[in-house]
Amino acid sequence: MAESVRRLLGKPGAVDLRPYTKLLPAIEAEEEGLRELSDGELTEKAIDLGYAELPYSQNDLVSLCAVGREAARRTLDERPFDVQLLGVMALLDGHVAEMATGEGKTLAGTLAAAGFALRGKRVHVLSVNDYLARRDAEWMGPLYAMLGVTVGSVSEESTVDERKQAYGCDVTYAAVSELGFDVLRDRMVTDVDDRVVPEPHVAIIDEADSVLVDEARVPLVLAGAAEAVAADVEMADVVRGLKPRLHYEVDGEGRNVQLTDAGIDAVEKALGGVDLYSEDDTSVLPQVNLALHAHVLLQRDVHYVVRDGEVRLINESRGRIALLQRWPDGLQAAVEAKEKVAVSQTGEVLDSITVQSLVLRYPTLAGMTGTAMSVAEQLREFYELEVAVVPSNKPNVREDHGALLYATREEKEDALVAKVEEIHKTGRPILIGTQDVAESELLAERLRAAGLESVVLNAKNDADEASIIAEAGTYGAITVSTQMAGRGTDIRLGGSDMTDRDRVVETGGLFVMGFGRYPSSRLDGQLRGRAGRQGDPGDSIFFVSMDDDLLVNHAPETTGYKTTADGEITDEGWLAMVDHAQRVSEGQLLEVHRNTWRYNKLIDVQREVVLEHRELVLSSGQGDRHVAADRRERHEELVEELDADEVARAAKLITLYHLDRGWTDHNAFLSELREGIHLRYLGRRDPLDEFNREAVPVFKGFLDGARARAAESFEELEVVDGELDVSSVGVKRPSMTWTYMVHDHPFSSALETLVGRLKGGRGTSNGD
Ligand SMILES: Nc1ncnc2c1ncn2[C@@H]1O[C@H](COP(=O)(O)OP(=O)(O)OP(=O)(O)O)[C@@H](O)[C@H]1O
Repeated sequence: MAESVRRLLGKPGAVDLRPYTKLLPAIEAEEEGLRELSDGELTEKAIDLGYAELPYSQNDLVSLCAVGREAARRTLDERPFDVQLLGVMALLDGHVAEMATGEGKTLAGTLAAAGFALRGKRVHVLSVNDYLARRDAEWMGPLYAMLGVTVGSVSEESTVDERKQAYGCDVTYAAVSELGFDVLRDRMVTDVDDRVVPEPHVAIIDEADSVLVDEARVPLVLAGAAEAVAADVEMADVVRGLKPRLHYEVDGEGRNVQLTDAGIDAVEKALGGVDLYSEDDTSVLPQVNLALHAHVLLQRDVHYVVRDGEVRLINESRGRIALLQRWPDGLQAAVEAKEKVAVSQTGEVLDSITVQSLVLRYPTLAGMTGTAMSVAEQLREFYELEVAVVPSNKPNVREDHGALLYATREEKEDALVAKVEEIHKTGRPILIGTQDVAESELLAERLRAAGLESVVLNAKNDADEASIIAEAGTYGAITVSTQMAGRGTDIRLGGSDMTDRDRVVETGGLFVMGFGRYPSSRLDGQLRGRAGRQGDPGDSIFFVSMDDDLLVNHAPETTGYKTTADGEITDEGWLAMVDHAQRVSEGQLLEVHRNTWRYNKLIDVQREVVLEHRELVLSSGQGDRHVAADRRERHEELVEELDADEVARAAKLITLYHLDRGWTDHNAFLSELREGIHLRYLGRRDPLDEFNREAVPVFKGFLDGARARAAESFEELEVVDGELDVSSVGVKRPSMTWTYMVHDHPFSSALETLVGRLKGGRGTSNGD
């Protein structure tokens, strides 16, 4: 079989592309006939496809692709390649289309979105950030218009009216987080008209692996105003004076830290002779532990950066600043105290939703990414999604070299610098991927010392991301980047305007070097994928050392190897160990994901019950009916004195208040339960069973409790100036709300587990 044909058939284990491939000739034939049509006629043809329901018949699918292709050619001057159409068809069937970097996912996603929209579905195209949401909606606007489909986008700055308008379009582009926050805010409204997000139909997720796997466990949180916690500057000062090993010990993986006896004495003395383990005052020890955690385990420029006087977390999966993310309040304040910056606002969690629950609201899901196959199992397990591996338009000629392994970090660095020197001489552009911000800066310095100037792209300057990355393919450029590596922005050989393309192609194209392998092979693949776009030449290689975190934490053996004079380990067995360590790390990440999901399932079920009930109160007068039944006399009296509508209004507000209040409290209870249970059952019973055993009965009385409290409040309502004054019975909405993402999911991560343990009291090893 010819290679070109085989490439179009698909990969084993993935969706069979043959049914799509066989439609390609028909699409091309139909397309020819469309050339004669006027723009208006082409739009009509598109709209005519809306005559039936989904799914598309084969004939209609052919028409859709032909019309879409012709419209793209006219509006964007880009005629979708066959492989892009395979992507479109896979998306329309609700799959994750794996398409390599630079293959034009944006355009494929657009034709699929239009396809769904033409058949009456509302489509949300979810991007990883506001910038991409806005860019794609604007870029693809003319194409949508020609297909008779309306499009809008939502960003952090959008007003309520702008949001309503954008969500009112057939296709809406939004960052996942922004959509999540809108969903959360909608859950708190007291008037149906204040809601902005319509009922979910279809979501097409860009960078699907990042969103559905890496970020799946990140909860988006809606918080309401409360008092700020006092910054514990004193604690930060006390722990600053402690010495490693003497006063505290860090466990093997750098995930837990614990005071030694000498440390306990030192802290007690520094705090003026308190007893950290006093039964009477248990509030001091958790504070000390939080300060210690902030001081020892969270490193500036690795876990966070300080910018504009604020502590900003670095999103580990993407290496960029996570604008809205923060640690759970106590820890956030402790880090802020450590860095001596103002303590940010804290509040009560009103509600939260994980990215996973957010996207599972959609009856139809589809996604696109450059790296999906390696998480195919997770996509199937958590989302019932299959991966369609769409071949590249031109064969990939990038050369991916095996890893080079060194004994120490210094030797690895020397080897990388030598390689950069050698390659740079030829004018070949080089992109170096690092694990974190601190490393990218050190490496850039090291290169400078060797006379090699580089541009650094990391979480500290992510505003310039698009322009820096766009120039990474320029002749002679050396770019050092953390994992963010400008996903979504093309690296064109010869610079963004490609003027110098031929000269750069001559040199061999972009050379990608990884400074250490990432915790998952998928992240390695993303870095490699920056080179070799659209059949470009390119190379990729990774430099690894035995003291890289990946090996230290996950390799079964780290001693006993032989090295060459420059510290290289060439033995196959040791090289295989690197892959092994990465697989162990991947397994751990999966376990964490699975665990979080199991916990959230129960919470989601309970939340659904509350939301269903809330809906009845909000839109069908359930609150009024209940108080009328529970407090008949008072209800009749008030209806007579005022009027039925006014009474119903107050009953609704009171009922919603008690439901929301109850849910906020229940949420707090569940978080405490999770933390506590993990402590109590560490290593003994399945904590999930225990969690369910305790959480289920507590919820049983939830709705009745809220109803009873609403009835009580109703009884006590006062009439002020001819109106029912709900504030007289304490009914208040939060005076302000704000949103953020928790960096790591409660309970699922070592970090949060630790916070749980800290709250629980003493050390980590005995768990009491
Ligand atoms: N059919 C086409 N013909 C010509 N150019 C195209 C075509 N499709 C896409 N392009 C161009 O290819 C470039 C890459 O497209 P796009 O940004 O959508 O890629 P991507 O697959 O999303 O890559 P990344 O993984 O970097 O996000 C864009 O400049 C786009 O204009």
